[in-house]
Amino acid sequence: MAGGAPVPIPVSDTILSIADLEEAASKKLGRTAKDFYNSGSTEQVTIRENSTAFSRYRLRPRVLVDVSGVETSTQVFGRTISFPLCVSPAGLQAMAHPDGELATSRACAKRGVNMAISSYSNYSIQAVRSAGIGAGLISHAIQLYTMKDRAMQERIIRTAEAEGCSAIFLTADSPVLGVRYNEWRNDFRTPEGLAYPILEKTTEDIRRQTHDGTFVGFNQDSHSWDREIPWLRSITKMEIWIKGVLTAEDTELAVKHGCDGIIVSNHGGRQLDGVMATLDALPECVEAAQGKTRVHVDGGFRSGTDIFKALALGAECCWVGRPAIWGLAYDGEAGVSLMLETMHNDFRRCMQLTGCQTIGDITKASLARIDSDGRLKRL
Ligand SMILES: Cc1cc2nc3c(=O)[nH]c(=O)nc-3n(C[C@H](O)[C@H](O)[C@H](O)COP(=O)(O)O)c2cc1C
Ligand SMILES: CCCCCCCCCCC(=O)C(=O)O
Repeated sequence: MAGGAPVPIPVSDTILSIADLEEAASKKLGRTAKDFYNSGSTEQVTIRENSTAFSRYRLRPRVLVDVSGVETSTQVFGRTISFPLCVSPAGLQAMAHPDGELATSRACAKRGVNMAISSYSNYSIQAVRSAGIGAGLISHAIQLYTMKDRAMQERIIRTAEAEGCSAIFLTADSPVLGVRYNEWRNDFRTPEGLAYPILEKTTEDIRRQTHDGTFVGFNQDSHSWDREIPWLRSITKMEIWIKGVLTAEDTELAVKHGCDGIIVSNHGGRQLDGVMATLDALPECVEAAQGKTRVHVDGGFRSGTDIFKALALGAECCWVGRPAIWGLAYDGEAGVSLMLETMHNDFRRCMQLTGCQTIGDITKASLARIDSDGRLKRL
């Protein structure tokens, strides 16, 4: 663990994998909440692809390597994290467990990884930061949409700065909401009693509208690189990361605008259905970045081997959305800790069994791709 005293590792006889956790959590959630969290948009093509893309790669292990001192730590936002996995911004976590984002923040801090706070958090930036800082070591990013209300956007940024957040994750893939049939079929409304302090809304404000209606009210559909990035740069010294990049062209624009990093993301398949899996988009983004901006990735990461594959393709760090929600729904903070521990153990074991002593040892040579002719090709 990076700094701080070791934290007791939660163990479970029944939850051995993230698939086990998903199943157990889904049984605990009501149908509407389960559909809201677990679904993608329209035909569910991209959410499915996010997971299946991993199976097009195979590992190329090296043997007879001394892996007794395997070191999983890496750097994100200028600090050491215990392994290259952090928790993506996901709204409405108190629907999964009353402690919501507070529990996620504590679990991340205890595992020594970072967390991004959604604008739709049910707890304030101050509360989420304090919960994490009180539990261990953690850096937070604040997730922002491109919003119509610039004054509110600036208030969020000022609060995030004052609370010591390290970065802005500007979600660039959401000028409008993706089409999520489950929300229409279930007439999804957020449960009573939940607050949206970052967006300065009460539960009643939000409950009056559909999710789509809320997005249309808040989000800026006339956004652009030139409108958003120079303005953000002019008002804050926090790092600026663009979340939702899937192409070389947009990576080059992120570099041109001096962004600190990109998150290769398709919003967990919840925005435009039919876009490519993030693992498939990753190589062109890494190539276009040319080391001039940092490249992280999320979407479908469910095992340590998945993390390993993305690192071999050039990602610096991976992020997860739903697995944290499933942890929360299963057992609050302990459930998120269980998720992180499972991923860490799996990643560490994968490094050892591929003969990697440090993160730097994970390279293209660690991977082969199954091509359309069914043959394995070295990268
Ligand atoms: C329930 C839920 C809420 C989300 N809320 C946000 C959000 O508020 N802002 C955002 O940029 N992304 C949001 N996302 C997308 C995640 O940040 C992330 O990109 C995605 O969940 C990664 O895929 P995974 O769930 O397969 O790990 C949300 C995802 C889920 C599942
Ligand atoms: C009925 C109003 C719903 C408002 C709260 C929804 C939380 C939004 C979380 C963001 C999200 O779903 C996403 O980005 O994906």
